[in-house]
Amino acid sequence: MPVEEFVAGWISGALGLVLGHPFDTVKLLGFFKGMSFPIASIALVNSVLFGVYSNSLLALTATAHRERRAQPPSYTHVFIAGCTGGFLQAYFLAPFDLIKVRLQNQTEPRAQLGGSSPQYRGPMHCAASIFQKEGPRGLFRGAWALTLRDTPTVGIYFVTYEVLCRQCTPERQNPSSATVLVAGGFAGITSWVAATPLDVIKSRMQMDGLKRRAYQGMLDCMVSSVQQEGLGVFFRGVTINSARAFPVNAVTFLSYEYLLRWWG
Ligand SMILES: C[N+](C)(C)CCCC[C@H](N)C(=O)O
Repeated sequence: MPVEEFVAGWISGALGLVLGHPFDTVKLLGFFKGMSFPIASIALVNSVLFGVYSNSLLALTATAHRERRAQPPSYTHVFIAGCTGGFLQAYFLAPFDLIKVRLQNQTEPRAQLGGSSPQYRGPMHCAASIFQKEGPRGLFRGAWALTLRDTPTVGIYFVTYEVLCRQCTPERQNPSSATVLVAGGFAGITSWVAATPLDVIKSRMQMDGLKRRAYQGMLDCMVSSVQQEGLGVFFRGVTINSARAFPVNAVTFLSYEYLLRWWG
């Protein structure tokens, strides 16, 4: 199984993340609050995403990465390989994403005199206390919503990238850096717009039981969110998600493409 794609996914995910982190946190306090944990986790998750995508495409089309410009895969194959990558990475992402959401929602001032100390002292402490209170399954709270969010939308992500690259590139040639940046950026925006409704539900499931009432399940969470806040609830954060998605995915795809070209 070719491993370059996993390694390239690892490095490119980390680079994309550095750019995206301020956007992830801007709704809250502290721009670069807790950067090392997301870098390590997104690098791993992105390596699963790109590695599984590329190897699924290899299984479907029998063409390796370096032959793909000469023999482009069909968009159906790109979509199926993307969905496979999205499905598998969701399981790696789930515990890290849960910890991120729990920590980022913890906005009490740190050491206010007389104030209560924060519930979680950092990512490791957060993971350990979830594990202690709820067992290993607790770390996968919201994982179903995450899987539903990511399976089709990662398919959309890779199809958008491929369509835009092919539109702007003469046949059999590699796309230029500008094309890769723009196609990667728009792939990020398109997939995030599609992912936002389930992203809202996913985050609510992950925060469930801490402060607010417990939802019965994902459907109950959807229904009561719509009842209380209207259909607009599904577009919460769509602007910030898109603003973050462009630079993150432009850099992720650029570094991924270049690392693979560089390794031949
Ligand atoms: C499928 N969905 C849109 C959720 C994410 C796809 C892009 C993944 C990238 N690491 C990022 O964080 O933007």
